[in-house]
Amino acid sequence: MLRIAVPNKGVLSEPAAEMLAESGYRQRRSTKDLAVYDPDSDTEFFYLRPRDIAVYVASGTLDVGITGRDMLMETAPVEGPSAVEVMPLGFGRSSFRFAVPVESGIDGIDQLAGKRIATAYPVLLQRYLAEAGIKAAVVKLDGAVETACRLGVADAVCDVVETGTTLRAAGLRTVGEPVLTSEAILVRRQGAEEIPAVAQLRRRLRGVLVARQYVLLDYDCPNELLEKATALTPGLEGPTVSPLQTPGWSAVRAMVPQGETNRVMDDLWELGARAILVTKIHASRI
Ligand SMILES: Nc1ncnc2c1ncn2[C@@H]1O[C@H](COP(=O)(O)OP(=O)(O)OP(=O)(O)O)[C@@H](O)[C@H]1O
Ligand SMILES: O=P(O)(O)OC[C@H]1O[C@H](OP(=O)(O)OP(=O)(O)O)[C@H](O)[C@@H]1O
Ligand SMILES: [Mg+2]
Repeated sequence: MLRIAVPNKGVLSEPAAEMLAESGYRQRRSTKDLAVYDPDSDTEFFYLRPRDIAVYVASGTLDVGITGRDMLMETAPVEGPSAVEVMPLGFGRSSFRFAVPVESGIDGIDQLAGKRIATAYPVLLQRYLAEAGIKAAVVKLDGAVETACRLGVADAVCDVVETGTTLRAAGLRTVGEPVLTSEAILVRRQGAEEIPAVAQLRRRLRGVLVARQYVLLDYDCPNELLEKATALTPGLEGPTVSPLQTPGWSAVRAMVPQGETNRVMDDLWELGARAILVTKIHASRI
């Protein structure tokens, strides 16, 4: 039986469960459920705090888990087996960075020396400061870190930023480059042997990622333009080209990155392709 850790709360919780459901796994009915068993795949899901997930996976009690890259790095044990990133999952994107009050005179990370920096990620922050050779006091908080400056317990914060809305609302501005960029990831115990159930999970998750990231493009194309047209739509392994009943024309089908759809359609039209159709991919195994 495969045992998987899934975030039970926070911003990763819903999209993680959604991705697993799209991958064909049964998910919990109520947010109060602590675990659920999916008999079809013989898989048990445990709903745990994202901060704890890498700890369970590193210990070997659970086979794989979904957590944030920043959480994995924060909770990596100093000694003994650890969990490692297996694949990025394309959601929960954020960066981990320094911020100071808008009116503060601090303009660079080196000016944080001697200051108090509040964070919910003390391990990540300490490591970064040590590597950068900056001596500063780390104030460890549990959450809502952005409020620490206004309430006078810190001069700066180091926290998760997505849209920047929370920072702005707290009267803060970012300083320096991000300490790291994060997103939801699949984690496994370092050195764990590849078992068929994990390989299948990875194929299913990759299938969802591809279905989300690509669309299927169909178009008709005069044969003399095929070379140029297929260069615009190379697909993954190569486009499918089949003859149309109309002499001198072919039908082409290829996967195209979602974000490039309109540019590619415009370029194909300019070139002389016609009947350009886009179809959403519901599922895939690549
Ligand atoms: N606004 C956000 N956008 C994207 N990812 C985020 C955001 N906030 C947090 N995350 C990511 O979610 C993961 C866990 O954060 P989350 O806020 O869910 O847990 P927490 O802060 O430990 O707990 P809680 O907020 O429930 O007290 C981290 O990997 C973090 O990078
Ligand atoms: O840049 P934004 O889009 O505003 O998102 C970033 C905020 O989201 C998270 O907060 P969360 O809601 O998890 O609360 P917490 O600080 O208590 O963890 C994170 O800790 C930031 O505060
Ligand atoms: Mg949070």
